Amino acid sequence: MSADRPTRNQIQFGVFFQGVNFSTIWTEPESGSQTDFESFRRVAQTAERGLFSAFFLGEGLRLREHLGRLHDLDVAGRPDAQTQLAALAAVTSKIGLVATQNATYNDPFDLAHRLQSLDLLSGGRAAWNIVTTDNAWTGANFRRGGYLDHADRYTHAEQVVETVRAVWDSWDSDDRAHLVARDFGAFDVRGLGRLPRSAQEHPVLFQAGDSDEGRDFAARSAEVIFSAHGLFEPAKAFAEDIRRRTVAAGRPADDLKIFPGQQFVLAETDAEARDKAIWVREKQITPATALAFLENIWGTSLAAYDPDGPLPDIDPVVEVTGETRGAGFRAKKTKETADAWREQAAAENLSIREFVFKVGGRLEGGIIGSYQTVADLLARYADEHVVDGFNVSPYLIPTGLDDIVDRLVPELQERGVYPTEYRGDTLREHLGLRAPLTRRGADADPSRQTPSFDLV
Ligand SMILES: Cc1cc2nc3c(=O)[nH]c(=O)nc-3n(C[C@H](O)[C@H](O)[C@H](O)COP(=O)(O)O)c2cc1C
Repeated sequence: MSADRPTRNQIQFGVFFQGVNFSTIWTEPESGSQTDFESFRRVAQTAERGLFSAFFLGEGLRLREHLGRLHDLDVAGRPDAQTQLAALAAVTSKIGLVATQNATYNDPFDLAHRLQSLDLLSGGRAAWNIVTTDNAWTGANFRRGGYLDHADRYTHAEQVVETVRAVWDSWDSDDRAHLVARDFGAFDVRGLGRLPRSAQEHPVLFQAGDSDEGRDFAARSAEVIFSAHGLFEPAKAFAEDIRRRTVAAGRPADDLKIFPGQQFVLAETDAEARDKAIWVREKQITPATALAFLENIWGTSLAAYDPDGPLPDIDPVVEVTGETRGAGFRAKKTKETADAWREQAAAENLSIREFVFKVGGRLEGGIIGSYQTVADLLARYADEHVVDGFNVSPYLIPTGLDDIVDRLVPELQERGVYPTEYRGDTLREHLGLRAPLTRRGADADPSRQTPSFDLV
């Protein structure tokens, strides 16, 4: 065994640069702007200093609305992910660049070309995080309204992904290009990809979507799954479920890497970290944010209610939540939800704010403790292979990764559970991925069966 071969299983970090939401505190004096390149540069370069495998950007195709107005309790608006990542490629040299892009509204040939361009220009560091947000309200931005039924979102995504892959694979290594022809009803395309392969063959495929269909889709088609289940026990249950689905899809259990989103609150001692976590929560869930969260369900102003008092006793004014009220509340029955929330808050004696603390975030809760405590905990995640890594979501931009990189990473390295150098130059190498799914045997690639052309 070579001297530098890890003897302990390792975890990795990616960074999830959150845009619009309340889990980033944008009001502190040290906070940057969510649209200024300097914020992105600072975070990406810090992450690269900490040997993070990837810099990850979410996407929102339409601004959220709240009680008929733009939602202005957090910052609004974020630049296009691929444009930002192309700029970051120029000021970094190793870190992977992951763009969330919607499979429902993007056209496969165009999307394939844009992602492949990023992959080539970055030296094989790009990835596509496939999401399927599909409501008519978002679709209105694309002149497509609600063209796709919610139930069909993953069937469509699978067709798009298959086509995108065929475009990426259409240029052979032996100077031939193979025709890509697909007729799926929603789209009917014929053509050739416009670029050769990158240093990692083609962009890595991530997936984020938590339904059964979403998990099965990831097990069939993705290489990394971004989840919301980061606490130990839920993460373990999630990993077991995902590995079972991956094997059922005919792949090795570890073929799909698992990266939950996670927030870390760290300090010298556990007690200091707990105090800091209270400060973070107070800043994240302001009284106005707590009320706005409930207003998404109640459908009316709750300004008359005390955020430190019990949940509202009135019933929601609408029956079902509308599409403008944030993806998390899609078509929720409001009376049922309000009743369940009131019951939970009463049983646990939670005020409005405390309740929103508990249920409000997309992620399950932070990991809080001293650098040593958290490093010991993460070593357990590594030893039991509960995750392959975490997509770290800093609560401060752009300084929120500093203590993770300067204090937590060395603790993890000392324990042998975190890389001490990048494994190679491409994202595929950093993540320890096998060859792309379509490249595991000539027969696996449908493009090989089609007419081909000499590339001169
Ligand atoms: C942790 C996580 C982060 C996500 N981030 C985004 C995002 O930034 N933009 C987006 O359009 N969808 C995002 N999604 C995915 C959508 O929620 C998903 O595509 C859609 O809800 C349908 O998937 P589902 O029903 O399988 O959950 C995310 C999902 C998860 C689990």
